[in-house]
Amino acid sequence: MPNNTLEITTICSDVENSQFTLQSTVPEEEMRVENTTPVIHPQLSQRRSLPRIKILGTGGTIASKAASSSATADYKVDLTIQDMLDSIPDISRICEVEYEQICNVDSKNIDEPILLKIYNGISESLQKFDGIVITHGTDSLAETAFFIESTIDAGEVPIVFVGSMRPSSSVSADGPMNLYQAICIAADSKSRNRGVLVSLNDQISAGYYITKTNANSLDSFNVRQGYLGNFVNNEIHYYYPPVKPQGCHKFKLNIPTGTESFNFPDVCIIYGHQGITSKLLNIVKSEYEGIVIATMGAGSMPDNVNVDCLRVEIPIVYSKRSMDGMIPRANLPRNSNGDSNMCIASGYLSPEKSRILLQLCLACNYGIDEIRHVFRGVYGG
Ligand SMILES: NC(=O)C[C@H](N)C(=O)O
Repeated sequence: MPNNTLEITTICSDVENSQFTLQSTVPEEEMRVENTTPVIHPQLSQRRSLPRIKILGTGGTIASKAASSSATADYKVDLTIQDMLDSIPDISRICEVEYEQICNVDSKNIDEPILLKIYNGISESLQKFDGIVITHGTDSLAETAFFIESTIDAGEVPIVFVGSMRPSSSVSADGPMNLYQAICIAADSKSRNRGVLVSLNDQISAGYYITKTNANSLDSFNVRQGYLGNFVNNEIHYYYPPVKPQGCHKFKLNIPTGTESFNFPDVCIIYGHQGITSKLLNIVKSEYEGIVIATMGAGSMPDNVNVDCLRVEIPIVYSKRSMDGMIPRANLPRNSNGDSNMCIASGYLSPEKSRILLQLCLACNYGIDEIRHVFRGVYGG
């Protein structure tokens, strides 16, 4: 008879509590073979009400139609949330749904006034609902998800972003299944305390880190920090216990009533390439309050551009044009005193997420040391 208590000893002598005891944590009743007919205790089913889910619609391909069933481009965003709900399996036994149409646009048109509406829609729903789903175009979904994770403390409420790659009119449209899964994920108690999630193509990921890596295919989103879970045949499989992104700096926004747009400080992105000069840097440095550079490799810019960056008096975040990897602080340019002046390493953040983080820092009037500290959370700074 195997003993289900196992002892292992770490080989790292410096780790505290170097002896662990691993025990099976599966409760006894779950280890029994499941009866295929679920027995619902009548009193229990009456006492338990269904989770309440708020859906906020913003548009995107998931809410679009093309001219023919084979077309996957040149489509129009015009489906309402009700149209989308009509195309998914019955969810009335899973949750109660309320919805609100924030806007209905391609996500290339999501700007600060719309971002504020999404922010307000989520903030107002947090106290009243058990989960929130946001339908969103995939092109800028990762930016909105990053912004929301950085500015809203969701507590235990799951905030689930979802989109699709094919219009609703297409053969094998992915939107209905993606939306169905997102609603199930938002309604599931296992999704609590995980912050902002992205649900797409059966995969569940952290909105803080996810990136759109393919402009066309269904498997368009990737996350080197790892998927959090999977959705298969109506089952949600999380690989880890509840976790939120480490080092995510939370900004508390104070928004006076009647505000129509965030009006964050302007930050632009410069794309690095062979033969780049300081021409663009010199044009934008007086027009913007911060700059992000999508550098070659892990912070590489031509030596003469680095020299000019060290002279600029606004923060310059060195990020990367490579989809994966990070910018270590050691790769920042330095002057003769070994000082990086206003240059900051983005760590693991992409240029577009670095831009949002820098905007938030500048909106809070953070000085260079505080900005460095914030980027330290993602191992930059
Ligand atoms: N797949 C998509 O949703 C792309 C679309 N252009 C959007 O971001 O709104």
